[in-house]
Amino acid sequence: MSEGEPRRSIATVCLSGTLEDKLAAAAVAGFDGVEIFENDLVASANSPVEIGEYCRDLGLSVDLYQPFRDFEAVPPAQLADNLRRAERKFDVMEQLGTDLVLVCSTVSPTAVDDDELAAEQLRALAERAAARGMRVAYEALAWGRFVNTYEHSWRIVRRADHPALGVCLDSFHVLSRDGDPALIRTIPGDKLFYLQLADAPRLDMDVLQWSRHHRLFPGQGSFDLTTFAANALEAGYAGPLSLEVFNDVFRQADPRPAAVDAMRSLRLLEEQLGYPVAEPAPQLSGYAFTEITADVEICPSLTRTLGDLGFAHTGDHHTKPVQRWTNGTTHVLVNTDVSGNGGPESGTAGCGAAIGALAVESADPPRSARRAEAMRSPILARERGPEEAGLASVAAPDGTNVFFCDSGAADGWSSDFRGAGAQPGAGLGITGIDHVSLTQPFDHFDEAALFYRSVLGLEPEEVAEYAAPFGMVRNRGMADAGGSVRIALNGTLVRRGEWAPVVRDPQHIAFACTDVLAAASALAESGAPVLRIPDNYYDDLDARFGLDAALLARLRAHSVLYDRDGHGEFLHVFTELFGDRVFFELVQRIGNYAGYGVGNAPVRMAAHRRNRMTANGR
Ligand SMILES: O=C(O)c1ccc(O)c(O)c1
Ligand SMILES: [Mg+2]
Repeated sequence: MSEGEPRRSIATVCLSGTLEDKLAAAAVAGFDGVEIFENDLVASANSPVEIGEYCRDLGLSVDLYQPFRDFEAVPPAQLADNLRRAERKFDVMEQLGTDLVLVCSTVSPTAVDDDELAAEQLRALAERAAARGMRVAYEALAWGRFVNTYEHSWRIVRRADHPALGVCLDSFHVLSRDGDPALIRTIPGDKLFYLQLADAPRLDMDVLQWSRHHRLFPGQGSFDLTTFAANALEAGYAGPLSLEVFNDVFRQADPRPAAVDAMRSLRLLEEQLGYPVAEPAPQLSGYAFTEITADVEICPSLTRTLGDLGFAHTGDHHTKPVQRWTNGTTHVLVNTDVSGNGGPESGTAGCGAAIGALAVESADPPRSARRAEAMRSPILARERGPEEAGLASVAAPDGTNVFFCDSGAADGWSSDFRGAGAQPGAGLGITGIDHVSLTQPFDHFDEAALFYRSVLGLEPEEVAEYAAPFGMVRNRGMADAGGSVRIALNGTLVRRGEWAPVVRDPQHIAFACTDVLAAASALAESGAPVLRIPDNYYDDLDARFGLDAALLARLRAHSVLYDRDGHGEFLHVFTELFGDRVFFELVQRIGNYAGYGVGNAPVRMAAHRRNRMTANGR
């Protein structure tokens, strides 16, 4: 923690593994403190004293012990037992070295709907806590039996009127119920004992299930955490910003990168709250290049198709087996070094080809690199030859390298390539890269969205879901303010089985094209491997849109797909696959069409599957 920044904590329940795994991961990611979840401690073979010492050795404070359940508003006979339970937990807290316990609002069938009684009993608890130098934070669970809003928990805390009793605000419980966070400002800051932050996607489901399975780190979901946290800070909250995220994926994931993801989310939130955690993301002006890694067996068909798409081979890297292919000002690099230097999933991973790198044009590449570092995406060490441009790059969660190039210096990175003077290709009306579509490994979808958002400053668009041949798929587009860098993230909604490995986690580069129908016709003439789209699709298109018969006939003849939204129209055509996952698309946006034609994706996937089965005899 440096000056001017808040303390950052994380609940152990966010992470996978044993308590010791979780604490180590939280410390390495740079958290200042933790909330220890009782179940994690109970399952540990280390005593509370040892865990407390371990935390301090790691530089972590134990900010909260939680949860203490079903305490308040019970018949008097039960109070004595509840207080006895509490004293035992105070013993544990003393040994851990924490002074704050979280009490969540009761769900007990024996509790009664009586605020006066709840206040009186919480007051008795606070009195016991105070006698031991401890404090109690009362949290309204969204599914609490009688107390399920923070306003209600605050009314009870105010009524109890004890200095050792305050409220714990949890953004999930407030925002899942459409609570008004503005009223947080009416609570005195010294009564806000703890602030738990969790985001979530908008889901129409039981709130307890939603909370226990689908919470997300801030910036990954749909909640307005900035306003929520800003209200607490304005009210004078002085404790840590603490993440409490129950999520089935994160709970299965390696806790070390998950803790870094958590830290990145907190830093993005802090930036939105006005803390000076990172320099603003420089303006982007497009893709400088994309790089495909391809096995030598795949490379010839891939580059032949680039030729069909109007690209010419304009250079070879000085020191690496990398070819540069150019159409106008659009560049694709083809790298046949498949050993992979990016992340665990880089290289081609047995798929024949993969998108290994994206390079964006930044108004200030050094600032982009500093921002990435501040957002906990370290600049990758690279071997650099004497003549090579010093491009900085970072690894996206799936291992894709993201390079920062200078938008001013035309092709500064191009000096890495021999063959200056070679004429770029032309034709087919390709004007640039419209978007790059990356299917994310199941565990990395939300992390990837947060990465591109925090590091590049891309804004996420709406999530679309569709039924595809191999399972439900979600799609989330992300773009910079000017729409010059678009990334479409795709992933399955539940962990996918193994039965359909023929087409693996597809990735593609979509080139912007001024006339897709003309381009598709030219591709057919040159014998390019255009993906054939079946007649059923065009019959359905006709039913849905009532298209002009001549247009429909041309779409059908050239396997061009079509979509329309309130803003315009979209024409697109795909190539077959190169290897098991990479292909190209040409897209034409007419008017202000804002999507990616995701409605057509299932048809494309089935076509790729048929195509692969025929090609491989599988
Ligand atoms: O799901 C729960 O039981 C639970 C426990 C403790 C919390 O702080 C919380 O927000 C939820
Ligand atoms: Mg909570």
